[in-house]
Amino acid sequence: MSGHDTASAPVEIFKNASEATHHLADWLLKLALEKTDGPFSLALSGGSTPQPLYSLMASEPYVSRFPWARMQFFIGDDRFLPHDHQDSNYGMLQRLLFSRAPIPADNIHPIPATGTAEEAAKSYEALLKRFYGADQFEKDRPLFDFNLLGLGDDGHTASLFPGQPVLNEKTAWVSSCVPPVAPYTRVTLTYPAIHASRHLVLFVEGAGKKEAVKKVMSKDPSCPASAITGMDDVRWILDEPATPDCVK
Ligand SMILES: O=C(O)[C@H](O)[C@@H](O)[C@H](O)[C@H](O)COP(=O)(O)O
Repeated sequence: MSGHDTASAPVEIFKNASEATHHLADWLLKLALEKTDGPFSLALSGGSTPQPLYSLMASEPYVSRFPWARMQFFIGDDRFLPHDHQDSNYGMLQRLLFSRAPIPADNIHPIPATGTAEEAAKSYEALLKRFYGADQFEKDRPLFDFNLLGLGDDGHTASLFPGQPVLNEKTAWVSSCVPPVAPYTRVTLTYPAIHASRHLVLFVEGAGKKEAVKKVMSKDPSCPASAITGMDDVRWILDEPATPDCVK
């Protein structure tokens, strides 16, 4: 995997959220259809930005065109909550996509919500290693074909929040963490797992994120998303309000 990072990543700018969402759905469909030598693995983000995308994927014409049986769905991070909790990312994905598209149940991999957050992280890491078929990442063999990430206005991504110990995790693939402001303990992919992505998209919308996008593009170390690097393909998909003036 080569050295593209969030600062040098290409930026695709769209007039509004709807255009960005449709572009992303079309591109994701193309990637999924092109992958025929094995499963197409995705790590999906929580938050509000991608929700229209998930709904769109479960609607025509996409729902009839995605190769669902060849797709494996993972969650990039979640709040450590019951899956039917209103703030569960898996619960949101279940409502918007997994319950509305013909995806085999065995192809959907929620982060466990039982036991402790630490146990859930270890269990998810073991699942990812079983899927990958090895305990260590191999050069040029990604874990995820597609990794969809959002960006918080503090520069967090997944559940990698500023100043948290998980930012220093160099070997574990999954970790529990307690965000500084959010009320819930979380379980998240770590940088090593995020970097094991063939295509990584930072999907960001709205004027409220413009400053954070600008900071990450300038590799501001206070923003965890600034440290994403090392992949074949990292790109920004932004609507105009989230796009810094220096990029337009
Ligand atoms: O669990 C989560 O909430 C996400 O993993 C988180 O990283 C999200 O992507 C950003 O906070 C942006 O959220 P919005 O899309 O709601 O702005």
